[in-house]
Amino acid sequence: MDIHLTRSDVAGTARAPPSKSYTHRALLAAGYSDGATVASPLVSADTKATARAVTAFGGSVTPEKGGADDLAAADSLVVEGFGGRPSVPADVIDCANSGTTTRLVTATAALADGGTVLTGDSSLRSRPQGPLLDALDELGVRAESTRGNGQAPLVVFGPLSGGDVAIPGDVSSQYVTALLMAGAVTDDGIEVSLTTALKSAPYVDITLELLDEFGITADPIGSETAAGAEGFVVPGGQTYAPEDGRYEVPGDFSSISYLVAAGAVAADPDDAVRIEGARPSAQGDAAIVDIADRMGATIDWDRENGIITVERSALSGVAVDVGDTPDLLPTIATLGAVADGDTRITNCEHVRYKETDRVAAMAEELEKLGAETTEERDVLTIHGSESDLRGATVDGRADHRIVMSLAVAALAAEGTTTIRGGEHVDVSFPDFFETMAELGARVER
Ligand SMILES: O=C(O)C1=C[C@@H](OP(=O)(O)O)[C@@H](O)[C@H](O)C1
Ligand SMILES: C=C(OP(=O)(O)O)C(=O)O
Repeated sequence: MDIHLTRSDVAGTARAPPSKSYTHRALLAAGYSDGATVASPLVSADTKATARAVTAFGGSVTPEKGGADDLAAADSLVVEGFGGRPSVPADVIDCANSGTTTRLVTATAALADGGTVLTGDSSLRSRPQGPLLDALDELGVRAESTRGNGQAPLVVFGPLSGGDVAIPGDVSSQYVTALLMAGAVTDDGIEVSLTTALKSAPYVDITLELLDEFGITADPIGSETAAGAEGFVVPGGQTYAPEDGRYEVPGDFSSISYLVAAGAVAADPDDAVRIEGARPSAQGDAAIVDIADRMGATIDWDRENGIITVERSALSGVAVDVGDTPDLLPTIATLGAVADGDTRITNCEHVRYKETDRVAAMAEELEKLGAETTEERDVLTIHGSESDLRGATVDGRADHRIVMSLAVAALAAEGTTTIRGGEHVDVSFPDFFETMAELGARVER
């Protein structure tokens, strides 16, 4: 779907969608339990893939109230769990576009006493799974890529009883999350040691926080938090059970980043953008507030009430290390294209292993809008002073974050921008364009 977005001012209040990362984990944790309710879930293409997997292993996911099949309309989802003992799925599991589903569910599959096949769309089938397959292999599970290239389709034959395993930390933190979540219900538990420093570490903190809320003990080794940990340990034989049988998903800071950026580059000069649902949690992407502030945005975060207010301001380029916050790269690149001076985004090689190579995608697509960029393997520099944004046709690369970041750039670009593949926002922020239109963006589809 083509989206046409004409330069506009935005203002008013928007609500952050619920967190994709927490929703995936909550649905799967509820699957590992004897049953639990997930309140305020994100219902999107990616989280539906995790719900399908929970069902494939013998659980079920249904709306608490309302139409039996309309998950999207539900305020809460009731999950019947498979009690730590997944059945062998009757069919292939389609993980669609979701890396999180693929990694987390590969480890669930390892617990089943039989074979599971996992696949997904062409983007998913190009992403790296090799280190997780090798780790499962080291733990005595047959786990293979059908093409022998470390990519899906994957075939996994359990069962897994636990043990000690080594894994690199610089490809995806989701391998660690997968092993910790499954490890809790193995007989022997799992101790993971990292062979290289962990990137995207806050996502493992999200996992540890959620596991704790489901009554599961799991800890970093040699550090209080995932950053700086030498590894992680989860004892086996544990039972997933959230307090009162219910878990509430917080707002999503990766999604909030587009609303913050929209306010910083295009808020009505006499008004502001207000974002609700921004309560503190373990999400590393809350760093967007500090990054926007460092760039010169007038931004306030009322943590207690979960409200961020951002006004349009003159922005200046900054240096940002995205080792912990890969999903912010597209948003920061857009802010850099509007700012004065250079924005240097460092430590970003792992951002190339996402739905698309996001470093190359942002460099190339922002150039179509008139930005000057320099791309290196691990660094993306946006030369804001040399950038003069004007509408053009850009390709969202079938990647939700590229689409949303280009939409924010379009708010500040002269004339009209056409974004190809606007429908891909359904992966993490299904109402993104409606939200932008409500804030005053001139959007046509
Ligand atoms: O665990 C998670 O919920 C995620 C971890 C990150 O991936 P990597 O750990 O692969 O960098 C992040 O990019 C992704 O959007 C969500
Ligand atoms: C990379 C992302 O998700 P996943 O790894 O689950 O596909 C994302 O949402 O930006």
